[in-house]
Parts: sequence; structure tokens; C-alpha cells
Amino acid sequence: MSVYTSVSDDEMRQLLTHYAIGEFQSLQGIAQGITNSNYFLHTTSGTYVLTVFEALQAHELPFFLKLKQNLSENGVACPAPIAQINGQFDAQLAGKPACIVSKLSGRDTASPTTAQCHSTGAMLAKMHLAGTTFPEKMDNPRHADWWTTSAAKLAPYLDSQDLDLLNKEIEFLAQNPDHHLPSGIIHADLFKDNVLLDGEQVAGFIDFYYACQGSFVYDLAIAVNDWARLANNKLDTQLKQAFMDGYQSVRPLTADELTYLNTAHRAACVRFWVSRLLDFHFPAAGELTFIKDPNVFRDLLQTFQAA
Ligand SMILES: Nc1ncnc2c1ncn2[C@@H]1O[C@H](COP(=O)(O)OP(=O)(O)OP(=O)(O)O)[C@@H](O)[C@H]1O
Ligand SMILES: N[C@@H](CCO)C(=O)O
Repeated sequence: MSVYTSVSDDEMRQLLTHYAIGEFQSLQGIAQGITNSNYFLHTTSGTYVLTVFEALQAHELPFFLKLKQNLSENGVACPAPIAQINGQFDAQLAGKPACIVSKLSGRDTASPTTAQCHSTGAMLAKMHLAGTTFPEKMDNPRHADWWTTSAAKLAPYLDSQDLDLLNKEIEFLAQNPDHHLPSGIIHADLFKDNVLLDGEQVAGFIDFYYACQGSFVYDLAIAVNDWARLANNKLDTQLKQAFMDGYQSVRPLTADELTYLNTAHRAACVRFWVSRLLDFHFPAAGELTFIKDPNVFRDLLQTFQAA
């Protein structure tokens, strides 16, 4: 149950005095989710989603909320943040940063169909195009510098084979950067559990809290590595193709992006192999982390190295 911060009815009533979304009716904790406390908020004007952020700092929140507003206004399926009467999107509850966003229909899936991959790929391309109208920038906190520093921190915990693989791959990526490729705002974590689906169609992307500047093909590779990954840690050709076709139905990849694609998949493997290794070897104190298997991305990386 991912409700770490309990919000009382009185606290919620008080917060709602700053919004024009009707009178408080009830709050219902949402079981899914790992990092934050999420609730369905029922008011006399409808149902919304309330998030109380457990790790994000208050000053970091406005960027992500303005981004979601910009994207939702530009036809990207994602929750629209609800502004307070004074125009501010971010709020505070129980001393923590919080926000209210529109509720989307749909649910995530662990086993996508090709049609769902196609729809998600198309929406990702739409997001990349729409993001070009967003004026603010955010550096990627989990890219080359981060994985280089993290590999040094992880070195004592890895066996020599894994450490050698990781270090050589980081060296390869340093020699093959993506700076020359089309870039802009990327989601950077578009795994299956961050997309709500309504039948075969995307109802909305959620969890924009790793969104940052990056190359579009890297973002595409992050998503395909999860959407098309099979239990044997190889990619399903049909799911991958459907995702790529969906993406390219909206934004065809350039010749340079197609040339770089395999390297982008490798970079995406390193990103999540390393973050999962850090979660495993350095669990944050007091954090209820559901450790995800780091080795799936090590194994997937090796399939791309062999390609
Ligand atoms: N805008 C929304 N509309 C409908 N349901 C939502 C919305 N936002 C979140 N949810 C529901 O809440 C669940 C938890 O949200 P989310 O995955 O963002 O949790 P988190 O703890 O904030 O992040 P994470 O699990 O990635 O650490 C989602 O699986 C989804 O079911
Ligand atoms: N999507 C990530 C977790 C959140 O960043 C993973 O599966 O490792």
C-alpha cells in the first residue's frame, strides 16, 4: 500500500479552500506506486488524483507540473495539473510538497499487445514534438557523469566480470555520445507501469519526475527496452517493431538516429542497470524500496553488444 503520508479530511478540506474544484467528499488511498503517496480525491465537481511527494523537494516540483500542463495543452495524453485560485500548481500537505492533477481512465499492463505498443510509441513521438514548445530546461541527473560516478561507487560490490562489463560499456558510451542527435524534453522513464491504457489506446503517461533534456532516440530506446522485453531478457521483435512503427508514424527517425539506435539501447540498459544496482546495494534509509532485478538490464545489454 503506497500511502506513506496520511492526510486527514480536515487537512484536505483546508487545502481545497485554495482551489475551485468543489467541496471535499472523500479521499481514497491508491495501492499502486512506490515512491509517493497517491490518493483519489472525490469532490462535488469530480474525481482527481492527489500526490504527496515523499522524496522530491518543493523547489523541484514546479518544473514538472508546468511541463505536464504544457504537454496536456498540446495534445499529449497526461494528467493536467490543477491550479490553485492564485494560479500556483504546487502545494504543501503535511509539510511535504503536493499537487492535484486530473484523473485519467485506464490501467497499466504487464503484457502489452502490439497495438498498445504502437499507440504508446506514437504518443511518445507526439510528446517529443510537443515538448519543443516548452521553454524550461532540466539537465538529465542520470546520464554519463552520473553512471561514471555510480560505477566507481558500485565497484566494491560487483564481481570482476560485471565490473569489467560496466566499465567498458561506460567507456564505449563516452566515445559514442548522442549530442549530435535531435533532442529536447524526454520522459526518461517510460516503462509499462508509467502508461495508463484504455483498451488498445494510451489513456495517459504518468510519472514525469525524471523528465529532462535528452536525445529522442535515447528516450525511445528506454521505452522499447521495457515494452518489448521478454522474460529471457531479449526483445520481442514484433513488440519492438510495433513500438517503432507507432513512433515513426508521428516522427520518423533521421538516418543518424537509426544509425545510433543500437547504442541508444545500450545507454538505456546502463542507465537502469546502474540505478537498480544502487537501489540494491545502497537502499535509502527508511525508504520502502521494492528492489527490481538489476541483472535484466545487464543481460539485455549483452544482446545489444552482440548485435
Ligand atoms: N492522473 C492519474 N489518473 C489515474 N490514475 C493515476 C494517476 N496518477 C497516478 N495514478 C494511479 O496511481 C498509481 C501510482 O502512481 P505512480 O506510479 O505515479 O506512483 P508513484 O509512487 O508516484 O511513482 P512510482 O511508483 O513510479 O515510484 C498508478 O499506477 C495509477 O494507478
Ligand atoms: N522504471 C524504473 C524505476 C523508476 O525509475 C525501473 O524499473 O528501474
